[in-house]
Amino acid sequence: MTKAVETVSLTKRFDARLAVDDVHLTVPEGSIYGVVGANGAGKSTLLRLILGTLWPTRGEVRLFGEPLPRESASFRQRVHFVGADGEMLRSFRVHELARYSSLLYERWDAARCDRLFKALELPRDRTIRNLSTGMKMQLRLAIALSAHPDLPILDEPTNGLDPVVKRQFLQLIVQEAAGQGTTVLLATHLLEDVERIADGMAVLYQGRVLASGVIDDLKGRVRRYQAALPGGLPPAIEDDPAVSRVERKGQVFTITVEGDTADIEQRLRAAGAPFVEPIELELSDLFRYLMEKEGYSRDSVLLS
Ligand SMILES: Nc1ncnc2c1ncn2[C@@H]1O[C@H](COP(=O)(O)OP(=O)(O)OP(=O)(O)O)[C@@H](O)[C@H]1O
Repeated sequence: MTKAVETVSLTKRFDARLAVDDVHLTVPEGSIYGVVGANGAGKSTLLRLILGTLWPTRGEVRLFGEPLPRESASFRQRVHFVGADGEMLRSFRVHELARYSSLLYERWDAARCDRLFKALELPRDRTIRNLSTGMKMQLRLAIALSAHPDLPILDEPTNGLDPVVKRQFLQLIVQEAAGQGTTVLLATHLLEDVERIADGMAVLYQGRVLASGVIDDLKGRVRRYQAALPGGLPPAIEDDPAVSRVERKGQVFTITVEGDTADIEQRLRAAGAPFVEPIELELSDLFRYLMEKEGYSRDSVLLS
């Protein structure tokens, strides 16, 4: 696996506050990777450290296998930041910004820019200062993707977008990234955005990573089964170290299992269950479970 981003013991302290605390992150090349966390979790600081606009107190960032250089024009062509507070030429019209960007970026793709402007229905002749917040974010994304970076880094990209536009916008990120093998790193406080488009994720809380990995692997770590057991749940199953939670409603048991669960269905049937139903965990259920297990309330870690 080629690593687009790797951080090792990455730490950033602002006076007494640890904004990013010993973060080890691996973003595989070609993946869409989400960093999720509530306000103040350290997402923007982490992105700025990866971009090199902020320097760490400790630890290091490697991009495409190389240590992040303090100053490098070629990295500016390969890594592109999209955030709500990014500067924009507010007196330019939309099409003028595209023309200007075509002179700035060596790998500019004019056809792609046209396609994205059309798909996002961006008004070419409107002055940028007169665009809505959501439109400005869409314009930033269209420009960023047209510049063909190897690594677009998006900070809260769906802020200010209504649900319909948001869905289309996220879809566009997936299409453009998958079509080109681009790696996308995004920070958001919305788990649902990550669930919709990302392959991998890290959950950040007070600067620390609480859980990270490939989303399907994270989902596969925990399974839930529902089984009717007229004779009750045998102690051998209840006390199995892989069984982490048992809930009961009448004769129906909901059993949460972590780790190797290959034979649990069989064992439940052998215990007399007339039916055993595996329940697919949503990312938000999994997240709630993992956080509660670690002793955190889900709502302090995430807001959605
Ligand atoms: N330049 C700075 N000087 C001092 N403290 C800072 C600075 N930048 C960020 N912080 C602090 O570091 C912590 C993490 O902030 P950061 O902006 O990275 O969080 P975030 O997860 O991006 O939050 P949000 O979703 O609200 O943007 C916060 O406590 C913030 O107040």
